Amino acid sequence: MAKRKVSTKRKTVKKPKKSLKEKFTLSRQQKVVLGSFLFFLGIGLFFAFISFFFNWKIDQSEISEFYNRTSSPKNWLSKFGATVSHFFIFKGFGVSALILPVLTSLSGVYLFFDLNKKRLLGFWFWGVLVMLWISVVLGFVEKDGGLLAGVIGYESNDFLRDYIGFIGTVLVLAFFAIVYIVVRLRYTPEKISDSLKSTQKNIVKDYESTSKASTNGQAVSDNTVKNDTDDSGSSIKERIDAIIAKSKDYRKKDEDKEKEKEVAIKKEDTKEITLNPTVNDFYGDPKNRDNDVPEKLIIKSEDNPEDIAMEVETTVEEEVVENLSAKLVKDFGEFDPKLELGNYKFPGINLLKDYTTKTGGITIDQGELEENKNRIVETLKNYKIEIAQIKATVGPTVTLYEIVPEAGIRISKIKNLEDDIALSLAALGIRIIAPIPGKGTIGIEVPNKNSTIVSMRSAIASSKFQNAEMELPLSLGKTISNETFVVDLAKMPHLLMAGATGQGKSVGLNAILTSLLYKKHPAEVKFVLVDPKKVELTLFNKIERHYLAKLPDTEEAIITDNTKVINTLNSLCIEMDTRYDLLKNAMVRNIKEYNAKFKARKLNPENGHRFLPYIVLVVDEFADLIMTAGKEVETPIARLAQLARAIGIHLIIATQRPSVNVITGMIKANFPARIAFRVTSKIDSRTILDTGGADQLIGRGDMLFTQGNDLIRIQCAFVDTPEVERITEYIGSQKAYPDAHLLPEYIGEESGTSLDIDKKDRDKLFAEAAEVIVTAQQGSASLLQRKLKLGYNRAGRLIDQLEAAGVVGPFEGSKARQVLVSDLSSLKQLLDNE
Ligand SMILES: Nc1ncnc2c1ncn2[C@@H]1O[C@H](COP(=O)(O)OP(=O)(O)OP(=O)(O)O)[C@@H](O)[C@H]1O
Repeated sequence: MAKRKVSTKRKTVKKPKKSLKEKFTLSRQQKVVLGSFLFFLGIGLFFAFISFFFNWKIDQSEISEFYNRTSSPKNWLSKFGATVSHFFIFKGFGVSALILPVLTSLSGVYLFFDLNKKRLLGFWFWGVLVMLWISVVLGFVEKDGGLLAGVIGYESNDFLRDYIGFIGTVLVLAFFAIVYIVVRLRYTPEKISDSLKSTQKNIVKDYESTSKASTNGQAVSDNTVKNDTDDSGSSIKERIDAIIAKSKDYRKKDEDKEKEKEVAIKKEDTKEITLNPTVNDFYGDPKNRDNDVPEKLIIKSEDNPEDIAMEVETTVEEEVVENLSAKLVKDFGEFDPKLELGNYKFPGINLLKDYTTKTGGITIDQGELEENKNRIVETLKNYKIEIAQIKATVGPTVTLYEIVPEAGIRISKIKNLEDDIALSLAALGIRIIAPIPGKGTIGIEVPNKNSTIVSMRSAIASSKFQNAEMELPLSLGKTISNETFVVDLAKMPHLLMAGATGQGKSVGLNAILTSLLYKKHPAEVKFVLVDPKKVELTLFNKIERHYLAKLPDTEEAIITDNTKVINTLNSLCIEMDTRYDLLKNAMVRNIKEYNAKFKARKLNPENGHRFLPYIVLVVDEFADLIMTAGKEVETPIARLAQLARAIGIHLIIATQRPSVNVITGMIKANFPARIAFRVTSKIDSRTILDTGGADQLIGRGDMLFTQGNDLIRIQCAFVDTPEVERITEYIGSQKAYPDAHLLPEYIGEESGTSLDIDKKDRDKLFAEAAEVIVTAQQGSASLLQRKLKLGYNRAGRLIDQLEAAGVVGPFEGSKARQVLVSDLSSLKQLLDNE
């Protein structure tokens, strides 16, 4: 027994193990201290190196006398300076070792100001390479070895010469020089030629201004061109010659035409050169001195000055117009989606009830803990499982006893005894986790005799929720270690909730909606609420014009009628497609980037762009819906669940009956995040969570949450109806939008048929479609899609036209339409008689 140690803790906060990266991450103070050190070290080394070049001969003997304090080297940094310099310069890289103190000081500056580490690494990498290169080059030049190249430079050079010879060494060194220029300095042949071109341009400009100044509007002689520049002068000359030759050509052709005609030759580099054959113009004063008008450079022909005149027109520097979006932001500020309800006030925390005052927080009963511990130890002993250690973590509803079995006991043995242990402990709500994922321990969760209510108030007020940098933060409740559990709905991206009746599902939904109301402005999130029970979500009617979204022309925003749900789901699908188009046009990947771009006024509302609020679809009692509408709701739900994450539509689906025909494979596959309240059977638990456990919960908000891997037991935050009422009233009493957020209109198949479709408006393929339908005796749009290779919309329209023409009967739900014409000859007759 001596070995068994029981420790009870009110709260066990496990410090996560530090990763290797964290271990080696310096604090800000450490960085400043180390930064200063390196900076001064660099300066010290620099002085030491410099003085080494003057004193190295005198100090040579001192290097071996490092420990002899009586010797006094001449180096400015004494023994240290002499030794280090000898090492880096003489034995190392020669003169190029001077790069080292620079790099060291630079590292100091980077650390001191906490600058970009990657760039510093780049400096080191290239710095060392350059140092090596210079050292080898100097070794190449300085044949006898010495201070310039250092031992490394000399030896490397020697090595290269032995293996690749003189020419090889030159080539290798040249190659590395090119690598440096291209990779580090990012110079490419194109860039170099561009910069040469621009230099040439500048020379022309300079030339032009000088010529203008010197002649004050007089013609500039050809000689000026020649003399004005050296290298590039000849190229200008060549160009001018070419132009003059061309202009002669033009002149011949244009002699009879009007004298003033100008022929513009557009050069590659956008410099316009206007050839003017009139002598008067040639000698004339430049007409335009205005800044807005291109100035003209007038050049006289070499062969025959009387013959031809040429104006070289320089391009005017265009005014740099500020980027439009930046200008808009500068003038009007960023787009603020909240502006319309600028005075909106978020509900205060005091609208929520404080339950802790009643119960005084979690009560730990030492006796209860001791009793449970003894029962666990005894029970396991009966199965010959000895315990090395046991630890208790008291949560709001359950206490987790974490057991470390005696060495040699296999966890699988305990796992096999799971049911027996639960039976022996004989308490409702026992859950055994063997092993606890990521630990070598076994967890036994035992309910507390007195559970504590986790108030919504505490969940909202928690710093974890308040400081959550999430798109759609949900404060779900508290974990077994009493920490507030906050998740991002936007990351889930959809949530499936199940639980038998009365176990806390509706409270859970209210907690989710309350979380969003406390964190998101009405402009940022909209709810689509489906509540067939007509009771749970009705309270949210009050915030219809703030937070709800609905179909146009519907009275109530909260949908209680199942047939309306189908239209709403399809409308959401249309909204999804529209949003995808908007995202595509804006060239962004998700709603967050899109909205950021819209706020920065980079997207033009005239092109259909708008600020996109998140849309959260909540379906309470999904089972009802699936039973009545089946595939018609399953398909759009699955489509939304598969695709809607990027465009900000998130689904929360709750059901009492987690049976396989409600939570189908298709639904399950698209809802990785799930919450299970207590269910009545293990099978139900499997359906919702893919594992048991939900059947062993104790109800009243006790729940299991999974986002695809681990199961987390959470006590759901409790928010009562009066609390929700107070919040919705508070929001509802404030200034609202004129209407609920309107979803796109969806015209269902049944309502899409208007029997007075004009004959003229019929599709070109109408006759062909009628033949296909009559031949197959099957009135379905998908048949047309396949046979005529059409899109769904066109096929649907054709079916409507066929109905209007009396070829097929009306829409009959999921069944194909009845074909009213028996054969092709009757069809012909019908169409001819129209
Ligand atoms: N998180 C919670 N903390 C404490 N008590 C809770 C919690 N959740 C639910 N309860 C208790 O359980 C009762 C039933 O909860 P709730 O109405 O949410 O159940 P439900 O699963 O929605 O039932 P139904 O499906 O029949 O609507 C509540 O009235 C409340 O007393």
